[in-house]
Amino acid sequence: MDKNNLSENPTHIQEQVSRQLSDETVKNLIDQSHEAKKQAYCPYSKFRVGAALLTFDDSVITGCNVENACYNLGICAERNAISKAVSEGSRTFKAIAIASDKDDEFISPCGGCRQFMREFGLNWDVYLSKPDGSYRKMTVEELLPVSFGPDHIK
Ligand SMILES: O=c1ccn([C@H]2C[C@H](O)[C@@H](CO)O2)c(=O)[nH]1
Ligand SMILES: [Zn+2]
Repeated sequence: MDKNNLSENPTHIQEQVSRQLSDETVKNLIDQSHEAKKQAYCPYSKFRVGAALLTFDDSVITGCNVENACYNLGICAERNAISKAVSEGSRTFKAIAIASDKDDEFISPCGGCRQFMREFGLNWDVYLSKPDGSYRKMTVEELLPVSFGPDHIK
């Protein structure tokens, strides 16, 4: 297999990627998403979000939300992390953990980020987390059912 899976264009090999993550791997990913949250640039919303993306080769790429005085230019933590990963050569993902400061509910990705995740496969895991490390796991497909994706424009 092409190590970086770059020849797969634009669909991916999620089926071949084991998603049986150990408790330790999940905890580490969630911890890293909370660590990434500390870098959030969110002077307007003051709503910090962090994301940690686990690639097929077990590297972790993080992102935070980055807002802008021109409000609509802000980017979410999840899309930031995915863009970083793709620009560094990774397109196949095992999981993404998402962190906010809300302790009364799990942070859930916006519709734009769900579509952005979906571009890189339906069958990978999203860990919605709280600051105490508790989480809810969902697949991209569960978050975005009946979706439009790269296969539809072949
Ligand atoms: O899943 C989410 C939800 C919101 N935000 C950001 C966008 C904006 O900067 C702030 C408030 O919506 O939180 C994320 O980064 N990810
Ligand atoms: Zn988003």
